[in-house]
Amino acid sequence: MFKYNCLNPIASVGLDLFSNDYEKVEDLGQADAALVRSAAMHDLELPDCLLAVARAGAGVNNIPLDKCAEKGIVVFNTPGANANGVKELVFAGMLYASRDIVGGIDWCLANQNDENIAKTAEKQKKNFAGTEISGKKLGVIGLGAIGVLVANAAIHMGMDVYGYDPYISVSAAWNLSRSVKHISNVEDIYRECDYITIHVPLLDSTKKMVNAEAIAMMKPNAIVLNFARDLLVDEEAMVEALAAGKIKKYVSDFPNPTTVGAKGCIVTPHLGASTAESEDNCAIMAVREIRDYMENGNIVHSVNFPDCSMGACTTAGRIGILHRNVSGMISQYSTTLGDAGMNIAGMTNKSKGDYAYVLIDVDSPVTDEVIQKLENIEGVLKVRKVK
Ligand SMILES: NC(=O)C1=CN([C@@H]2O[C@H](COP(=O)(O)OP(=O)(O)OC[C@H]3O[C@@H](n4cnc5c(N)ncnc54)[C@H](O)[C@@H]3O)[C@@H](O)[C@H]2O)C=CC1
Ligand SMILES: O=C(O)CCC(=O)C(=O)O
Repeated sequence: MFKYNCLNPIASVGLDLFSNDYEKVEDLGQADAALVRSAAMHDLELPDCLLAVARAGAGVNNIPLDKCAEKGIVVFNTPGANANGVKELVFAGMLYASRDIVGGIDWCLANQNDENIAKTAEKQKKNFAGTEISGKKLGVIGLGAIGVLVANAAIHMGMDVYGYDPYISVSAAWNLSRSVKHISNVEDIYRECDYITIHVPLLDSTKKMVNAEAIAMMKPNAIVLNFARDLLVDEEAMVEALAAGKIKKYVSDFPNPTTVGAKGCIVTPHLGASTAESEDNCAIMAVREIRDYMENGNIVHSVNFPDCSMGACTTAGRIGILHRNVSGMISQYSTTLGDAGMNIAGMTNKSKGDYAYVLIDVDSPVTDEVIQKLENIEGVLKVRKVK
């Protein structure tokens, strides 16, 4: 029986995919696996029994990835599962920033008792008028799951789209419209574009990447959209630029005391992935990832360990070993198994940065003694008897 804990509400269509071999527990301290959305995990005590964390979403800045890796906890996310939900809200953001739609709605509500509202509206509407997005230049920073969808949809909306991503994946490049102009220097986006939208992960290297210098390069009346993370932008500098009339609007999905209520800021309460479809997609993918890891030892879509998959185990036993990515590990495993008289029927070893994972199928049952010997090897973080 496996135990899982939900640190945030997770869509039932996903949780329903857990078989009778899984039990939901309220205490993380008892869980083999945890499912999370945006709950901050950095200060949580991670129990020794925890084997996996699945982020039902894309961003993993709320999870201590290295701390998890050191404890042999595999962290997954659900790439692309909420991308369409975010893409659609980005377009809402562009439209809200282009005309004073919110001001117009507020005006109607404030004048709801005016019997002549239809006539008065015709006089007042010029106050809420704006511009169209068709024909404008859009810069997309980060061409992953969301950036590609935004860029492609913007082409269909008649925009002139510039894309920047020095680390673009092959599959994202395949999916990107050929009409998107490839930009190799992000400053060209800052200088040229009327709308700039950010879709990169929050990492040490991307923190405040849109800084005061970048903002100073932008066109007068540029509109900046941030549906990625607030810390990607120097928001103090942004608020100053808005107050000075240098930037027209800053649309952010991350409310905080700096931006909420500041002139020119349009802020939504982290709604990008809050659609039934995105929540369902993320939950389904997260549960499938956890089940594949718990039941087969396979790692698919991990952010702190390499992906490594051998399907279902068809031999007498399977061992999964999470270890440091250092030389000489595999030979020690084969010696340990050989000394125990165990034949290796199949093996896959993958590495990612400082960490690596090996799956070993064996022709005889896995004993606790062998597991203990493998655990004692220097550099091993966790050993699992999968079968
Ligand atoms: N508002 C919301 O509710 C949501 C926000 N997000 C945020 O959006 C981010 C992006 O999500 P996805 O597109 O699904 O992730 P993704 O991993 O598919 O794409 C991220 C892209 O950013 C690129 N990148 C990394 N560093 C870069 C840099 N310095 N300059 C340019 N490009 C860079 C990567 O190469 C990758 O192609 C997430 O990390 C998360 O923070 C994601 C989903 C929902
Ligand atoms: O689960 C959520 O609502 C947050 C989505 C998000 O920010 C992400 O997937 O990175």
